[in-house]
Amino acid sequence: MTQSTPAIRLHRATKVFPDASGGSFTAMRNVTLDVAPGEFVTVVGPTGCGKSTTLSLVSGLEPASAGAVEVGGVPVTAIPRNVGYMFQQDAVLPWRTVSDNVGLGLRYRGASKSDARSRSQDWIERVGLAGFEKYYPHQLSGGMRKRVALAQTLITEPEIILMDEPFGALDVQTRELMQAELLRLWAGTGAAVVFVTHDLTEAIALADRVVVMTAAPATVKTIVEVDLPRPRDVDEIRLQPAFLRLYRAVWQSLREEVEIARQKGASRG
Ligand SMILES: Nc1ncnc2c1ncn2[C@@H]1O[C@H](COP(=O)(O)OP(=O)(O)OP(=O)(O)O)[C@@H](O)[C@H]1O
Repeated sequence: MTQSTPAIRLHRATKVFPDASGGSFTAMRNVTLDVAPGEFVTVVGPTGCGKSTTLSLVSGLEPASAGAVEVGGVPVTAIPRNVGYMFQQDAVLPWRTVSDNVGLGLRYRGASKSDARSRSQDWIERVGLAGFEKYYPHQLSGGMRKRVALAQTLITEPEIILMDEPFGALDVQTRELMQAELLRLWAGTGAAVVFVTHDLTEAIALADRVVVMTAAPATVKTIVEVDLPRPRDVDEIRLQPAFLRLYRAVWQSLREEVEIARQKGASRG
């Protein structure tokens, strides 16, 4: 992958699903978006507009119905190995300890038990869970489980990280802590991130660019450049006038789509 090759490239990507009545439903239409290596992109849009579907195409979980989807310049035909994931419901296994959970991805990739253990120890320390290595997930708070999931994702050093509302189920304070943790841990990894969220403050605080999607079928409506300096203090940054200007720009664009989605929903119901 050369420096000019996007980490992710969607070109007029379209996804049509069969619907329950034997017809079809277009979830995404002509989505065109390049994400550069090391870039943090957040995606916002009305509920059900097709944001998760966009991630499914990049992750190879669903094939595109039309258009192109590439990761590192290579068309996506299967699940790419250099992609890490984090979802609202984390993939932490309840019957494995913190240490085993964090090392899981390395073991799947063929690392020896001792190699996985020593590298997972390093990540456990980086995410602030030293001392909890032998705990099981049910013995941890929601925020601690998210730290496990973060370590689990980052330990395999993915070039691309796809995140679908990863902090959506957390309380506001824990969510803010995890946003700060994510930025701290992501800095310097060189990974490209696509992060789907409903929380505009989160979208702006984390991103280099915020992509606003239209009501279904999803297409890119606006891209707002977030020219706030890094490293960022997510607590502080949201109080700055520049942040409020960005918030207004994103919300103005999104509000129209939320209204359209609501009207479509009302006419269907
Ligand atoms: N496998 C599938 N088969 C049929 N329809 C699907 C499938 N996956 C998603 N859809 C439909 O595609 C549309 C977009 O779904 P998607 O989950 O991508 O939206 P979203 O923007 O991520 O939603 P939310 O904001 O609520 O998380 C929805 O109407 C959904 O019902």
